[in-house]
Order: sequence, then structure tokens, then C-alpha cells
Amino acid sequence: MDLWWLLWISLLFLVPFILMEISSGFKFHFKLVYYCAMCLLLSALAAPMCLLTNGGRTVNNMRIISRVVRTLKYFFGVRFEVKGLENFQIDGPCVIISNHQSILDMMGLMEILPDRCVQIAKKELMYAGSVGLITYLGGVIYINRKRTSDAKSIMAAVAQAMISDNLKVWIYPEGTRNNSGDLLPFKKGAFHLALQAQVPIIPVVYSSLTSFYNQKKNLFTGGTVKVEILPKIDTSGLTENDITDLTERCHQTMRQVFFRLSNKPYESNGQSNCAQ
Ligand SMILES: CCCCCC/C=C\CCCCCCCCCC(=O)SCCNC(=O)CCNC(=O)[C@H](O)C(C)(C)COP(=O)(O)OP(=O)(O)OC[C@H]1O[C@@H](n2cnc3c(N)ncnc32)[C@H](O)[C@@H]1OP(=O)(O)O
Ligand SMILES: CCCCCCCC/C=C\CCCCCCCC(=O)OC[C@@H](O)COP(=O)(O)O
Repeated sequence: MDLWWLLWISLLFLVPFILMEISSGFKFHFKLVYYCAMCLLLSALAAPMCLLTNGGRTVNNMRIISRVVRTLKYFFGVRFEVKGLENFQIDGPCVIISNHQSILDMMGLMEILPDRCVQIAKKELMYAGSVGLITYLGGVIYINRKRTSDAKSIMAAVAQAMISDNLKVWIYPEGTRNNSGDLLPFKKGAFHLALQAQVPIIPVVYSSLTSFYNQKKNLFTGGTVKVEILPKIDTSGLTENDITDLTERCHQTMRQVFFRLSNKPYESNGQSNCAQ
């Protein structure tokens, strides 16, 4: 008898949930699964192309990867309005920093990826099947975010490789995806890297995706993302003592641009912008 009551009560809660899920959530989750499946499929197709063209793990594969990933936007109704591409026209290496909202960011990244540019990614991405393989072949640098000391020594080696191999490095200084409609405080790795390699920083800002992609509201329709590549920030002459200031300056500049591109009034948060 008790079991029957339990069953009825569960149904009472389950049925509206299932109906709601069918109407909005189902579409949302279906599209997300479709996106991941497309990433896995395109990666599986791109991997042999990379191997046949360039033989193994090299940044040159990023040209192939970006060309393939650029086709994804047509499947998902996403478009990009890009400003400031001329700011990428610098000789030599640099650190590129941008905001990170969701896994959809891979489309925005590949839309404007400059030549000879690798990204810093969490090591877990290595195990994402064919996506892991394609990131490996493209020369993505993996870090263990839970071990600051390991991440620091990898970043120090990256600083040297940037100079010797003329590499640009793309870092998401928020350190994780953030779809809250604001920027998270910045981690300091990107700024240490720019100082160690003595290279400029180029900030890139993507407008908020929340009007067409919002996990809390089960929303995933098509839309336009505004992208702005900002002028380079020089780091020559700066020392370790300037890291906090530099981090804060970049965060403030990018936050202002983020609010402007997202058509939202700028809110001053009044706190320190650096991650503690
Ligand atoms: C073909 C179809 C394919 C389709 C699909 C595939 C599509 C494309 C494929 C290719 C593209 C792939 C791109 C993948 C992108 C993935 C993105 C990510 O994974 S984001 C997550 C990983 N990235 C990051 O976390 C980067 C940002 N994080 C940092 O920079 C961090 O600082 C850190 C990880 C280096 C360290 O973390 P943490 O300890 O939490 O950080 P802090 O609070 O910033 O630092 C603590 C103290 O350490 C000092 N510090 C930091 N870094 C350094 C350093 N390098 N050297 C010296 N000291 C350092 C820092 O100053 C702090 O000390 P304090 O005294 O407080 O100042
Ligand atoms: C045989 C193994 C099968 C594995 C299946 C893997 C399923 C995943 C498949 C496709 C996912 C496509 C993802 C595209 C790349 C996304 C990169 C990305 O955005 O990573 C998130 C990372 O920046 C921050 O992570 P967190 O927000 O801290 O978390």
C-alpha cells in the first residue's frame, strides 16, 4: 500500500516535469547533445586531415581545425559580428585573453583565431574522445587547474616556447565557463605568462550569449555574437609587482566592453577583480 502511494506521488511530480522538459528542456538538451555530437564527428573527420597534412601534433593543424569548426555556426544559427581584427596584426608572439561563457565559445574562438595560436585548456579535455585527439593534434597545452605548482611550471615552459617557436597563446583568464551575464574575477596565469615572455596582451571580448543561450532557462536558439579585439596592452618593463594591477586593468577594460557589447548598463562591482 505504501509503495502505491509513493508511486502516485512520484507520478504527480514527474508528469509536469516531463511535460515541461518535453516542451522546452527537450529541445535544449537535444540541441546540446547535437552540438557535442557534431564536435565529436567533425573532430573525427579533421584528425586524419591533420595527420595527412602535417604528420602529427603541430600548431599548423589549427588552420585545418579552425576551417572545420567555422562550418558549425551554420548548423546552430549563430553569427559573429567582428570588430578590431587589425589589432591581431602584430609581429611575434602575444597572449590573447578572452571571456569564456560556454562550450559554444569554440565557434567564436575559431572564427577569429590568428595564425600560430594555441590555447591553454584543462587537462580533462584530453579525454573527450575525438575532440581530445583534435586538441592534442592542434598543439593545445593542457594544465591541471588543481595543482597550481604544476600549472606554473607548464606556463614557464610555454613562455620559452612562445619565443622560440613564435607562438601566440589564447587563455581564458576566468579559468572556467561562466554564463552569468558578467565576468568572473581573473586568474593570474595569463599575466605571469605575458610578463615572463615579455610579450603584449591582446584582450578579446564576446558579448553575452544569454539572449539565445541560457542553461538556466533551457534556451538555445540562434543569435548574433558581437566580438571586439581590443588594442594590445604593452607589458615591457613591468615586473611581478605589477601583476595585480595589470590583471585588474585588463579585467576592468574587458568588463566595460562586455557590458557595452551586451547592451547592458555598466555596473561597477566595487570589489577587487583579481581571483584570491
Ligand atoms: C574539428 C572540430 C573540433 C570541434 C571541437 C573542438 C574545437 C576546438 C578545438 C581546439 C580548441 C580547444 C580550446 C580549448 C579551450 C578550453 C578552455 C579551458 O579549458 S578554460 C580552463 C583552463 N584554463 C585556465 O584555467 C587558464 C586560466 N587560469 C590560470 O591562468 C591560473 O592562474 C592557473 C591555472 C595558472 C593557476 O590557477 P590558480 O592557482 O587557481 O590561480 P591564481 O589564483 O591565479 O594563482 C595563485 C597564485 O599563483 C600565482 N601564479 C599563477 N600563475 C603563475 C605563473 N605562471 N607563474 C608564477 N606565479 C603564478 C598567482 O600570482 C597567485 O599568487 P598571488 O600571490 O596570489 O599573486
Ligand atoms: C570515448 C570518450 C567519449 C568522450 C565523450 C566526450 C563528450 C564531449 C564531446 C564533445 C564536447 C565538445 C566540447 C568542445 C570543446 C569545449 C572546450 C570547453 O569549453 O571546455 C570547457 C573548459 O574550458 C572549462 O571547463 P569548466 O567550465 O571548468 O568545466
